[in-house]
Amino acid sequence: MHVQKTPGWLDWHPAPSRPRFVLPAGSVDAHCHVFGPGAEFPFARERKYTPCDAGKHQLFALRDHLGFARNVIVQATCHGADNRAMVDACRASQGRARGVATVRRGITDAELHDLHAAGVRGVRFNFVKRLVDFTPKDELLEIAHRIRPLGWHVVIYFEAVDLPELWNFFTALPTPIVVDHMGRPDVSQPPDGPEFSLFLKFMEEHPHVWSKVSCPERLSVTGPAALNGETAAYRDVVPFARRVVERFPDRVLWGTDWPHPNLKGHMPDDGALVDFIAHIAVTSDLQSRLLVDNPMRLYWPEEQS
Ligand SMILES: O=C(O)c1cc(C(=O)O)oc(=O)c1
Repeated sequence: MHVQKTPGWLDWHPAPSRPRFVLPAGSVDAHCHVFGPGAEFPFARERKYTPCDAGKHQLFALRDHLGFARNVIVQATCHGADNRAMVDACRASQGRARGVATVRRGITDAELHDLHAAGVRGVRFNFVKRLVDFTPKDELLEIAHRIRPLGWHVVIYFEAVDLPELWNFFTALPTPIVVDHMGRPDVSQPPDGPEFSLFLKFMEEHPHVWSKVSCPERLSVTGPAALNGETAAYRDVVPFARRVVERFPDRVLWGTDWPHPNLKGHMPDDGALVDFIAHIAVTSDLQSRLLVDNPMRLYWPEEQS
């Protein structure tokens, strides 16, 4: 069956450049997705968008092309709580990918253990209204308590304006928390203004909160886009991400967000996007922590000496 992509959908960049920024050995792309392919892994009925296909072979080719050693594959909302595409990719990666799943309350202990065996190390709770329907907080809290004994964490995706309302729920979670894309700040506001200061306070007061300093291509208002050889893209996002990296060097992660769901204006060249990292982690020490030490500690702790 042929499924029609969401009108205006932008497909992933067909020929990304090689980054000029040389990634440290062992770097982890700690936020990326797979979409289908739809003929093998159909998209969820309750999805809010229908993407292009973006399967594991393409993801692994991009990993090698950019110079990453490993991936963390985060369940995309277009697959709902059907984790098969993500799990298949983790299993096919020969230990080079770990996963973050979406699960519902009815999941059995045996199913959780199967996910763990495949490489899943976290669950994602999504509060972005254009992406998902509401899941009651008591259900999410129950899931968090179920996954805690496995040593997993909770990945949360929300918009900055919703942080005050969600604060008490987040801080009551019994596991480490990883925030997607810095909690989506409005970067037209100052980085030391009230909105982003609240996010920094959230991290400051809660040592179990981590953040991905990813998705400048989504957050940027003024660009310039990571295209056409641009090596200093998305300059308006830099002060935000740099602040988080420098204040919390041991609790930050970075990921490409490939295949970049729901972008409207442009599709970045992933090579030029990697060049963004050098502007937010400005020393080799910060770069190693962001790209190697931190993701390894969270997703491959058994390899830590
Ligand atoms: O902002 C988005 O549209 C988006 C969507 C998804 C998803 O559909 O899972 O994941 C992301 O990391 C970002």
